[in-house]
Amino acid sequence: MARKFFVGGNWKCNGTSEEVKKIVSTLNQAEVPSEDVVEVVVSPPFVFLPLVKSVLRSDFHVAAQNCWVRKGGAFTGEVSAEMLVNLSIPWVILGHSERRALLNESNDFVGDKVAYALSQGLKVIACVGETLEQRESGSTVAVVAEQTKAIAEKISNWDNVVLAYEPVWAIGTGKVATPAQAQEHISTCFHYVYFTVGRALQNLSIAVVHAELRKWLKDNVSAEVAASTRIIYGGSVNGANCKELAAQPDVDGFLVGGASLKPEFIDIIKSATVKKN
Ligand SMILES: O=C(CO)COP(=O)(O)O
Repeated sequence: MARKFFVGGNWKCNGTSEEVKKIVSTLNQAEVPSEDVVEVVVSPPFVFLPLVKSVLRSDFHVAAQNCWVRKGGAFTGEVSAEMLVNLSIPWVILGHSERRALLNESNDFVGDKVAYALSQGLKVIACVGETLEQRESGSTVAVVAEQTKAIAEKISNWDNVVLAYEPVWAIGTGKVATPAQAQEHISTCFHYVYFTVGRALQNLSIAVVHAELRKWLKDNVSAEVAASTRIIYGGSVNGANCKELAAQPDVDGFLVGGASLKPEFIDIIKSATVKKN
């Protein structure tokens, strides 16, 4: 089964209602590949969800950036999965590294959230990714496998899950480990340290981690789930690097932060056609 290219825009904690309307107006006027080619989902902060949903073109969809782990109730400040369903919000991002790091969301907690959101009928963009320290110590694959395992243990159906690989060191930093960039390190840096860093990056280019995640799904869930689940990449994706990244095997789309607030998000959506060629 072909995996449809997926482009998510995570607006994080940004924007005023005026700015949000401007972004939506730019998106609404854009000529992009059809829904058969690319699935586009934008994720504004909670308070702007109804506004964005009401003005956004009908071939693009919306996602919340989080939801409560269980049924709503006496949980001040939280928003429940039922509320999102009530407002016909189809998607939710869960396990983003900013929440894992800043709000101490554990693997277990994220797994519970994913399971509960799915049980209520939401579709989930589940995020995994290693820190720079973990990457440099060689534990990238073990870390993302552990994060994926915590989700896999709690769910039995992956149809409504998109897995987002977002290395923490690549988020908002302009650093992306494409094979070309890693290769550059090796050819230009003869110092042993740089050589080692270059090799590490090359060995763990995005394509390698995506392939490892797919293999993990095959070995631990099923061949069908591995073949059909979209594994998207997030971390400093922009209008300039999206085509090269989209061409990587096992990269089925993107979760875009900073660039999703800018017109270049349209170029990122268009990079879906790279997969068609
Ligand atoms: O965290 C991200 C998307 O969820 C990525 O953020 P940037 O695209 O700003 O690096």
